[in-house]
Formats: sequence, C-alpha cells, structure tokens
Amino acid sequence: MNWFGFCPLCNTANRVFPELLAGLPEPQASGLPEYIKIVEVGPRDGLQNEKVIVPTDTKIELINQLSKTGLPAIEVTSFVSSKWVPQMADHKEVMRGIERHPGVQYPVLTPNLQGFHSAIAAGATEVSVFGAASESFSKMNINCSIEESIERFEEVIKSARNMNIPVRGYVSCALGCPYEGNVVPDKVAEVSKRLYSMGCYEISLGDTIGVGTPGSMKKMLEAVMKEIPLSALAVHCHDTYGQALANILTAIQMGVAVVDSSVAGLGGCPYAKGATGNVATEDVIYMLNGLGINTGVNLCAVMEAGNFICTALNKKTNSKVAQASFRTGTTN
Ligand SMILES: CC(C)(COP(=O)([O-])OP(=O)([O-])OC[C@H]1O[C@@H](n2cnc3c(N)ncnc32)[C@H](O)[C@@H]1OP(=O)([O-])[O-])[C@@H](O)C(=O)NCCC(=O)NCCSC(=O)C[C@@](C)(O)CC(=O)[O-]
Repeated sequence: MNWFGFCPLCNTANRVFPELLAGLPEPQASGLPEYIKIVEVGPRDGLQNEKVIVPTDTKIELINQLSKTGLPAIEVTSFVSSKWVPQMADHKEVMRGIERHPGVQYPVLTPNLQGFHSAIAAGATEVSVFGAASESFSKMNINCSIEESIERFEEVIKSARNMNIPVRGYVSCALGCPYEGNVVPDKVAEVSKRLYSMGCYEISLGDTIGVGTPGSMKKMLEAVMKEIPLSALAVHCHDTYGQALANILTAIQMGVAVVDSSVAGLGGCPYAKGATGNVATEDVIYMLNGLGINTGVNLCAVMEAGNFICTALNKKTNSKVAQASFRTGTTN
C-alpha cells in the first residue's frame, strides 16, 4: 500500500490511501451489498440548523456542485413553515434555481398537504414525509401526535400517488428520543410499517440524536425487518456520540443498501437540541470504497463541495476524511 501520493482527481497530496479516495476497485468484502445508494441530505438536514441564514445562491451552488459528484439523490430543501425553520424559507427559490442532472433524484420534505402543493408548484418530483417513533418528538417537531401525523401523511401520499410522485418516509428517534430517552424497537417497526403500507417506497430510520450503538441498531433493524422488506430500508445516522459509521456498517452487514449522509457532516435537527450533524458523506464513501462497495460517487468531488460550503459558512468540516486529506495536502 502506498501511504503517500497525489489524489488523481483533486490533485492534492494525500498521506492516506489514494486508491480509497479515488474509489479504485478494492476486493469486495463478502456478504455485503455490492452497491450502496447514498442519499445526500446536506442541503436540507445539513443547513436547516444553521443560525445565520445561508444565501439562496450558496444553497443552489452547493446542490449544483453535489449534482456533479455522481450522487444519485440529493435532498434539496423542506416545504415547512418558515416560522418553524427560518433557514428553509427560500424553498421555492432553491427548488426552482437548481440545475437538475439526469439520473439524480431531488426529494424535498413535505409535512402536510400545504407543503406538498407548494413543493409540486415549485417543481418537486419526489417528496418525503417525516414522522417519529416518539410522541414527544412528533409534537415538538411537527406539532401533532403520531396518529395525527399519519393522517396528514396519508393525504400527502394519496395526492402524490395520483400524480405519480414517489414518497419517501422518515421515522425519527429510531434509536432514542431527546425528550423520552429510550424508544422501543417495536414502536419503530409499527410506525415504519404504517408508512410503508400507506405507500412510502422507502423508510429512512433516523437516529436523530446520534445515541445509537451497533447493538441498538441491530435490535431495532431486527424488529423493523420483520415488517418491511430489507430493500425498502435506509439508515440516517447522526454522529453525536461518534457511533455513526459503526452503526452504518452494522446496518449494511444486515443487508441495508441505502445510507443517508451529509456533506462535511453538517447538520442537526432544530427540534433535537444538542444533536450534531449527520455522518459525513465523505467518511461514508471512504469506508465503502475500502469495503469494495460501489457507490458511483466521486469522493474528491464531494470533498470539494464540502470545502465550498464550509468556506461559505466559515466552519471547519466535520468529515475526518476531508480533515485528513486537506491537512496532509497542505503540509506535504
Ligand atoms: C408541520 C408544521 C407546518 C405544523 O405547524 P402548525 O403551526 O401546527 O401548522 P398549522 O396547520 O396550524 O398552520 C399554522 C401556520 O403554518 C403555516 N403552515 C402550515 N403548514 C405549512 C407548510 N407546509 N409550509 C409553510 N407553512 C405552513 C400555515 O399556513 C399557518 O400560517 P399562518 O396562518 O400562521 O401564517 C410545523 O410544525 C413545521 O413546519 N415543522 C417543521 C419541522 C421541521 O422542519 N423539522 C426539521 C425536519 S425533521 C428532521 O430534521 C429529522 C430528519 C427528517 O432529518 C430525520 C432524523 O434525523 O431523525
């Protein structure tokens, strides 16, 4: 193995394995999925918690850069109340302003019919509803009980079906709740089953506050997999306790083949105090490259997009891979 070298894509000197950065073929670890779909949530989940309003043009430029990296899905924004999440108030402008690349999905969050209609009017072609496995979180996040949220989602899903719009479903607090603490796997399975039965094509299981461990991830997935086909599951891991990559590895060892992540590890939920960002997209790709799993994503191009948004926000990246690469790139 070569410890020193130039990344063939971004031409920075990297004191890490350049083949992992470049995603060159590695022997595939046995028993793992051959391909993992990465759903980039940085422009929405990553930015929604930023205190200073990010200019609309910066959001559009970030999405346009991410669109050129090979990512198959980029969550663009959310059609929620600007009183609740001021950072997403420019949802229409962002949706209308981005360049769409063939083969890339651009989902947006829609909590109710009002959000759904605004999203469609702005040109959305895929939406996500977002529920929770915790009553308290549901109330704090979308101002209604789980039962009421399901009724709202049903309306969204019905309208979406009539228009051939695919709907993804989130279940937050899958491994713990900021208000209730422990969440039982059966509750996660129950809410997931309801969303799937109503017509969500995929259920993304959110460790909203990043408290999960490989042990709790395994138990939760075992419960959910009894109710929903594995092919319809995704994991969405925040990295508050540094467990996200381990949790993702556990999920993919169990056969999950869709992983949500956020460029530069940006993010957090405004209604989950103290939760840090999602796992960094760069770190997920580096790990998957090392496992010989194809993602179709150019890691160096994602690092460049991460550098762009961190410079714009005047922030340090949370991606360990980007930190290591840029550090060694400047000192070599
Ligand atoms: C759901 C609501 C709107 C209910 O909010 P509400 O106050 O209960 O709504 P309402 O129906 O009573 O209406 C009140 C006002 O909101 C407006 N309104 C009503 N609906 C909409 C809409 N869709 N878009 C824009 N405006 C809307 C409506 O027009 C009215 O305006 P007013 O007459 O006062 O001027 C509110 O609670 C809300 O916007 N919550 C947003 C929460 C949010 O975005 N959280 C972060 C995303 S979830 C997350 O990050 C977790 C996830 C997905 O990443 C996974 C994980 O990590 O676990």
